[in-house]
Amino acid sequence: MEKGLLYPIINQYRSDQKLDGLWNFKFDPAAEGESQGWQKGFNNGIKMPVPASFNDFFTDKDAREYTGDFWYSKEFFVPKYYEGQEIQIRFGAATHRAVVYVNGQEIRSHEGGFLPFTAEVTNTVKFGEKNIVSVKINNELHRDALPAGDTATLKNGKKMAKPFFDFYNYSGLNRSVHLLAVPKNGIYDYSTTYEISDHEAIVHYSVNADTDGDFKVSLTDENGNVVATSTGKDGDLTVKNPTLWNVRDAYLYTIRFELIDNGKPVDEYGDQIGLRTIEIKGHQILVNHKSVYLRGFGRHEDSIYAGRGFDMNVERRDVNLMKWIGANSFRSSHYPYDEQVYKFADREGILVIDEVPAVGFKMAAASFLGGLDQSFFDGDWIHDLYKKHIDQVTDLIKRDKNHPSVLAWSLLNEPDTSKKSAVPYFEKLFKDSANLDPEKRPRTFTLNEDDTIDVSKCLRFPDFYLLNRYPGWYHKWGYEISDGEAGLRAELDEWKKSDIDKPIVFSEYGADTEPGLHKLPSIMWSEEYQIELLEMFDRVFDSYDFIRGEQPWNLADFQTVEGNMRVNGNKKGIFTRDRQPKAAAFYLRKRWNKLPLDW
Ligand SMILES: CCCN1C[C@@H](O)[C@H](O)[C@@H](C(=O)O)C1
Repeated sequence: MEKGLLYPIINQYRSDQKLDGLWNFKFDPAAEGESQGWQKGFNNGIKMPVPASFNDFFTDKDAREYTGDFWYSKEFFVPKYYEGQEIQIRFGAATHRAVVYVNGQEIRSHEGGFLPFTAEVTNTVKFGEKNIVSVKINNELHRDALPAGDTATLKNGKKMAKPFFDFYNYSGLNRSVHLLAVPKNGIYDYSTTYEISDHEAIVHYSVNADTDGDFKVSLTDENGNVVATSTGKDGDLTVKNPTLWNVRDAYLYTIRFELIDNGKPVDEYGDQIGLRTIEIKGHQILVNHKSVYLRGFGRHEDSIYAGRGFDMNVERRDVNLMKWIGANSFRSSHYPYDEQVYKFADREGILVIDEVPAVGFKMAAASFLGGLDQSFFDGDWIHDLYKKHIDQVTDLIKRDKNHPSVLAWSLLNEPDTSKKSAVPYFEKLFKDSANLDPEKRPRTFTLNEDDTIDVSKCLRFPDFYLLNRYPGWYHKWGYEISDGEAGLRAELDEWKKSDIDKPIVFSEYGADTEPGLHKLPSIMWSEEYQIELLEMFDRVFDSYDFIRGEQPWNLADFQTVEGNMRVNGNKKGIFTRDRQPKAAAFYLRKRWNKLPLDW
């Protein structure tokens, strides 16, 4: 669990030097790195781009599929004038677990491949000289870790990832690495909550620093005009006639905290925030007391060459595609995305369902669809898993709590909730996470096809429901799709008859589609069939007023494990992996652009 996860900024008190670029890299299959002194750096590796996954750069299968320990190392310079400040190395993500060394000294370890962590190296670095940072990373999958899976050892002794999930186990330093110099005992966190009325908005803030100093706080509008000020660690900023942050109509204010110690300003942290409220009322999802209908996608951080490495160019294209098609939301399936993704969403007024990598908590998903028949939550791995799970929920909310775009927290994707043994786990998870978000935004998880209203034992926990349903693809497919529609309607009629008065969002549905495959009449994998499947779901959605969102799977084609059900990855994208439209993109654009943007 990290103390603070503020995004790095540069000002008169704070420096941020990115260590991105080429690092020395090598695999460590014999786990000999420490005994060979790699923690002090090494030069006999290959040059590896950071941020990026290592996998798709290689031309040989052993390297691409490598599972186990591997090392990165880089020389970095710490300027003399950093002396007197706290020196940190902040990793955006190291997938899935890391041990950090500086100048040969072990600094810290971290578990979880999709959230940032900071190595505090003030007393280890040499000022005015070159230093070495080495990171040992391990990408094995385990049932007591997130995302869940197994690691097999083949007869030739090589290890192999066996994911209980349907995305490729891209690994490495997938996000940027920052060398930071910040004030000692400076600002390490802040939070805001909002009250919105017709002509006024109140920002309740709280700011954290390791000192008893005082704070000067200001709020400026997009033209740089100061619209409110306050003092103190906790306080209110009242804005008359505010411009609210709305769906696809964003407006960002800048909040600025100045830390005053013994009458002298010693630190400052500024960030962009949006004045808005989020509520669930009956079957409605409300933003600024107005009902919103979610239109968007499940996504993946996935692109050619860099794998899961964050690529600003891809994100810019994806956001433009979502605006073009008329989307107003997405889910960060199935893991927290790079912080810059949420900044894009803040600026564009796109709502985010923010998801932790609690995916594969269902044995039937083991080696994807061919799995074992037992309840995941009966496993003896559950105790150790839970500690990692709540740790990552805590850090996800600590990292993303100040983004106006974050609508809700998805605490799991498709767990097995069909057995009573899941209930204690969910009771603890929803109790322990209840107060992590100062704004108390809704918490939810996605329900798999098996988790119907009469099967799932955990329906009382989520604040609204995310349904993943695949009639027309994984069952009742092709010419049988009419039975698929009938089955879907029958299930929703059960929901309608029940006393459940929470919104339902369809968070996954879709068809694998080979771009350019056309068939009349349609067949599965054709572009025509993908549209027919969407039309079926849309007919159903338009029949039930408690359905408050549609997020087809997936925005774009993405890489998965190889297998007899995947043709160079998952092809359910509405766009291809190189972000070009399939015919379904034009169908959805027509459907979604008929609706008002913030409807
Ligand atoms: C059946 C499991 C639900 N869903 C999970 C998602 O990660 C997969 O990519 C998707 C699919 O199979 O296309 C199915």
